[in-house]
Amino acid sequence: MISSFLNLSLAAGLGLISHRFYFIHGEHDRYADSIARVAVLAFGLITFYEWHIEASLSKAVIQAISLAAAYCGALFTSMFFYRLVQSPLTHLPGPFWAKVTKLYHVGHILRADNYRYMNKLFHQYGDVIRTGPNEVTLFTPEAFNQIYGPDSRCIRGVYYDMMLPLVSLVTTRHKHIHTHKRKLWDQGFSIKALEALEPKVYEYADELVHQLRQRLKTPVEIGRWFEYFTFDLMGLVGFNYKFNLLQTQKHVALDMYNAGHPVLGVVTPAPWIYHLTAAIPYGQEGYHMFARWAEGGLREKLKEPSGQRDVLNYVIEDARQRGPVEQSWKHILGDYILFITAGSDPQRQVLTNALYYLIRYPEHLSQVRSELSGLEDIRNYKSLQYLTHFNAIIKETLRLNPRREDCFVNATDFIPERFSTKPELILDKKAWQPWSLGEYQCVGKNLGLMEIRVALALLVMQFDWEFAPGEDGQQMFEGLLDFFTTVPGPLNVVIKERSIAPTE
Ligand code: HEM
Repeated sequence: MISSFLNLSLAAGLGLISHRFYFIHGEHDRYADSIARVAVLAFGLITFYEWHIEASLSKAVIQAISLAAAYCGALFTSMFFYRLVQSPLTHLPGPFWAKVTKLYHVGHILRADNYRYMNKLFHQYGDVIRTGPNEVTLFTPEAFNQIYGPDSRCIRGVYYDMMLPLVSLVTTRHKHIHTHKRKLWDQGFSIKALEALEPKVYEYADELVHQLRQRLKTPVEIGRWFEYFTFDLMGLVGFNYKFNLLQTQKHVALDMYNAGHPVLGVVTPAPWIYHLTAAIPYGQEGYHMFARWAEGGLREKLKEPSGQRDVLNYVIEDARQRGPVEQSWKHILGDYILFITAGSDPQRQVLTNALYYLIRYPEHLSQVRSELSGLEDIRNYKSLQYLTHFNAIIKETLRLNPRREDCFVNATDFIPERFSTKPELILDKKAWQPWSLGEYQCVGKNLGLMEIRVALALLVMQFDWEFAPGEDGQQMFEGLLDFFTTVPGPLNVVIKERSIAPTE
């Protein structure tokens, strides 16, 4: 009988050894599915063996369970002992259970509201917190430079392995691959490329205005419309694809993206959960459906004549120079999917929040309008870049929610002047890093700003805005979803034709 005392001790010893010699070293998140398969196989083999000598299936299963319990008991005891007593991070403050397991973190963000949980931890424990057995979160403004500055030796964390086997600019953890990809992406966002895009951004913003004009005087969830606007532009700029969401308000890619994405927000702290689902049949079906759609779209794109100037084309041309595109498939598809995930949500978030502040503080709306009406031509993008208050509104929107009280005077108040006439209200400039910094900083910053400036300028000059009945903006903040990017909760507004002619 295998489950003799000796065999149980052997199983426990194996648990101890596997922790001390395997699990304690390196990263294992991305192998969670393989580990699960090995465990199931081992369990099956032991059961089968026991059945063979015991001739009773139920007894065999009980024996196998006893051995598994001995193995896991020793493994987890050793693991928790190490995490609580021996880890080099034991001196750092943080919630007790966070030191034991990342599942504690997952349990706190089931509503995809990691930003809220982290803010709470910051107020409770301070600047440097042990947020997991092997994880430290820094909240100091210096952290940006320490992590992303030129002297940093940091690489991206295990979370970024999420897309494997696909490789993309943002998820690669290898510096040399990132540097190479970044050069390709930078071409798609060069000054020349953006100048060429300017008419398109105005064209899409005009379509947004046109669509909203069809919906005057009835409540409109404006965040949705910003989503259509930014998603449409993302398709055009990224891979020359027309989603036509502004016209149709429906596209299967957007549905799949919205259905699958929030899950990522929940499993972010424990990426092994995500990898584990790969071992379960249909466990990642949502993502696979989305990836299949993307793959089909990419195959269509490859039929286009060469010489297109969208971002993905730079990646494709680079791949073609190396040989058949199939060889670089995981890179091209990875960047394609990345564009869909990174290229629209942030602008939607900023546009929705900025509009909320302009409705809530009409004095700022008036100031913005008077700046805009002083322009010779609102359709000249360069002139929008130099408007003081208009740009301060955007910067202040990017600063808020949530921010450190010791880096900004009246940190929770909306005071755009801190970015224009009252710089003394910024106590530590390093704390404002909406695009991150260094070689990993946002590649789409200038395009994102162009979309935000153009849409906001046209919308505030064309329409009058008010909150819809019952709306106070709180659900926009409280319903915010935090995953790879963030998505605001709904903001219902009523739009009216402006009483003063746009030219004023
Ligand atoms: C308001 C607009 C935007 C904001 C606030 C924003 C913010 C950021 C931030 C904070 C990062 C660093 C993320 C990290 O290190 O994990 C980032 C990276 C990135 N962003 Fe943006 N983003 C915006 C618009 C865009 C747009 C329009 C695109 C177009 C595709 C884009 C594409 C990317 C990509 C590809 C990266 C990865 C860059 C790299 O690793 O080299 N972003 N963004």
